[in-house]
Order: sequence, then C-alpha cells, then structure tokens
Amino acid sequence: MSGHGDAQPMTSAKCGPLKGMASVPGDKSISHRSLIFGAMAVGQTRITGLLEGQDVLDTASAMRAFGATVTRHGEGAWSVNGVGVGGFQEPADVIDCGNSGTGVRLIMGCMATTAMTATFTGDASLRKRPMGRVTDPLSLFGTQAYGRKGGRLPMTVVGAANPVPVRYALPVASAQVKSAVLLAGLNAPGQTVVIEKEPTRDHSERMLLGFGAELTVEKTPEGNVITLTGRPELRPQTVAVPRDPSSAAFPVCAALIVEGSDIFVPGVSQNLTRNGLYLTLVEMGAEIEFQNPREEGGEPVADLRVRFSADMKGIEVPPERAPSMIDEYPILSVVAAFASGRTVMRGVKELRVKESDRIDAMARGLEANGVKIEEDEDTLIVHGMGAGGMPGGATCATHLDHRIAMSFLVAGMAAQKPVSVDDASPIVTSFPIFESLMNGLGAEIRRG
Ligand SMILES: O=C(O)C1=C[C@@H](OP(=O)(O)O)[C@@H](O)[C@H](O)C1
Ligand SMILES: C=C(OP(=O)(O)O)C(=O)O
Repeated sequence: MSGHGDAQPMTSAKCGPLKGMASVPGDKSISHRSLIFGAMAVGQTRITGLLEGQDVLDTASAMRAFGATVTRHGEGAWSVNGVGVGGFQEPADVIDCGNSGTGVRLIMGCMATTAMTATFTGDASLRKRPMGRVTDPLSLFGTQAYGRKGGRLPMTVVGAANPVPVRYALPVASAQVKSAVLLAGLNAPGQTVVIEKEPTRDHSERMLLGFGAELTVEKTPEGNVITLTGRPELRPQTVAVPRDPSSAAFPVCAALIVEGSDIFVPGVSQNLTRNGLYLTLVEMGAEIEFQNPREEGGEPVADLRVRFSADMKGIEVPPERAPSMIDEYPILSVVAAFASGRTVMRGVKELRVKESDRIDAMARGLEANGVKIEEDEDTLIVHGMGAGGMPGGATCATHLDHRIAMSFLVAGMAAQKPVSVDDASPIVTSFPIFESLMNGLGAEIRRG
C-alpha cells in the first residue's frame, strides 16, 4: 500500500511518571519472515503474535499475489498455505511493498530464482531507497532487474530460469541483503554462500533451520560464513513471534527520561544481534533490570523493569555495535539529549538510507528543540542537556519515517515545552498501538 493517507500531526507534552506494563507487538523482522518462509514451505504454517503493522500486511498481500493462501484467524493469529520452494506463480499486478525495505528486498530475493517477472513499487520513502544492494548479488544467480536511475523502485525483476548458486561477501552490514541472497539460494541447485564481516540480525538463519533447510554458520576470521544447500523442501512450522525489541525501545527510553517513571516491559529480545541499544543504555547509567531470562519463539528474551534515570552520561557508542542497534539510533539520540555530556555515534552512515536520512532528520529536529548537534556523513554527536534539560517547543519533520515520529513524541514527554511532529501516520507500519500504549502508561500524546 503506497502512502499512509493524510498527514497526521501529533503533539506530545511533558507528562507525569509513566507507570504500568508495556506489552509491545510482535517483532517486525520475524513477522515478515514467518509469512515469506511459510509461503515457501509445503503445507500450512501457523503464526501467533504476528505484527499487524502495515509493513507486514503488505508482505502478506504480496505472498498472496505469488500464490500462497494467507488467512487471518484473529488478532495476530494467521496461517499461510505455502506453495513450496520454486512454486510461486507470476503475480498478475504490481507488488506494492508500501514503506517496507525489508518486505521488498526479501521478496525480490525469494522470486529471483524462479522463471517469472514481477514489478515492485512502494511509497515515496521506499521509492528513494537503494535496491542495487540486492539486485547486484541477485544478478550473480542470473536474475535481471530494471529499475529507475540509481537502482530505485519501481523496478521489474526477471527471475533466473536456470539459476546458479553464488558465493557473496556482503559489502554492507545488512540483514536484508543477506536474507535476499539466502532466499534466492533456496531455489538454486548446489550451495549458496554468504559471508558477513559484521554479524547482522540472524532471524533468517534461525528460521530457515526451523523450516528444515540445510544451513551452516561458521565463525571465521573473515566473519560469519553462511552456507545454504539449495532446493530443500521446507516444512511448515508453528511460529510464535516474540515481541519486537525495536518497538520496546520507545517505552523503555521514555521511562528512562520521564521523572518518576517505573515500567515493566515483558519479553524483550536479548538476541545478541538485536540488543545493542540495551547494552548502550546500561553503559550510560540507565536503571534497567533484566528479569526472568528465557526462550520465547526461539529467541532469548527477558522482562525489563525500567525506572527514571536522572544521572545518565553520554558515551562513545562502539561502531561495531551498530548492526545490533541500527534502528535504535533515533531514539538513542533522544535519550542522549537528556543525559549529561556528549554521546558519540560513529559508523552510522547506513542511517542515511533508511525510511529517511535518519541522521539528518534527528539532527534537524533535535536542533529545533534546542539541542546542540554535530554530524558528518558517518557520525552523529548529541550534546546532552541532562534530565529535563531539553527546551522543546518545535515541530519536527518525520519524512514518512515511523521511528523519527515516535522518537520526537518520546522527546516531548520530558522536554520543557511540547514537541510536535508534522506526520505521525507512518507509525502504523511498525507499532500501530504506539499512541494508546504510551498514553495508557501516562503519556500525553494528542492529535494535532
Ligand atoms: O532484515 C531485517 O528484518 C531488517 C534489517 C535492517 O535493515 P538493513 O539490513 O538494511 O540494515 C533493519 O534496519 C530493518 O528494520 C529490518
Ligand atoms: C529500517 C526499517 O525498516 P525497513 O528497512 O524494513 O523499511 C525500520 O523499521 O526501522
């Protein structure tokens, strides 16, 4: 679905303590993959806890267009009757992935080695994002892609009729590119190898194993070497999607900066490829207790008790941690504004090719709210003003980016004057209950 309807301005004002339980929705990465792997298995995959955000709903529609039967049975409860590896039918219409980089890149991967043609598009944000990072490795399988200048959507992908397996070293730390190559490798005979220097989220590897693929991950001095044997018969699974740590970041960070807060956030992933924000917050002096560590839906999780933390200090975030917290830098930069001293985020240029240029969007919005910022192509530095120190009072542009919208609404909860966003409508892509959940904890977010 392209666009998010009319712009929805929102304003968040300084609020009293946040209290209570913050149960965030299912993980977006795992939700996309449940639908896609389910569509490539033979038989019925059942899913609970699926994120019903627009990004995932667009992937569900795409899987239907490729011939899978995707059914909603109740809140978060879905089934997918898959057509098997290589069993996709050619879609009769353009595939619209809306706002979702994960959706479009993984789906390009999973049709790339089947003899068919599909055309992809998305909203104004997705149409600006680079697809060459996926179509370059897919061309090694024999796939062809014809997009707009700069490898942009809309793009027509012609799947390889006689795919060959590939060996590919990722030039960027990207789980989307890694996953697209692995998905394409499923329908290529022989072994496809992906080498990643820096570990990125490993949900595809974990889930492919769960669906019965033959896959190994070898840790070497060059990085992780992932070897997948093509043409498996994937077995349908029962998938319980765990809660999304990238969504949990918003109530967690809000509680850290709003005076007197004390909240409980159940089931937050401790997967080492996703937990960089939580390590960073603890290093800054955040009061977070990690309780009841356990496995949920195949992921290590813990319950978090989070309290207002008056004395957080800025730190240098280790650049090698970036892949494990890539979506969390916008909200971290808000926490940094309420810490004392500088928070230095280096090695973050990937943020420039997300739903928006997130370095620029955060820098401009924080500056407008009275925070001093330094930036270069690959770096964002926030000069903290201490607890309660951000003046606020500005309206921030969200550029069709859900995480920018949520980050500034969290800033408004603790700033001296209300913070507004020009358009909060993209929040539905990843965290449709954000407004009600935060207001239920005590936030004062209002429309307009
Ligand atoms: O594979 C995934 O599910 C994702 C990978 C990341 O993107 P990149 O692979 O482009 O870094 C992340 O930003 C995105 O939200 C989800
Ligand atoms: C970058 C993100 O998603 P995607 O790349 O799937 O659009 C995100 O959710 O922050």
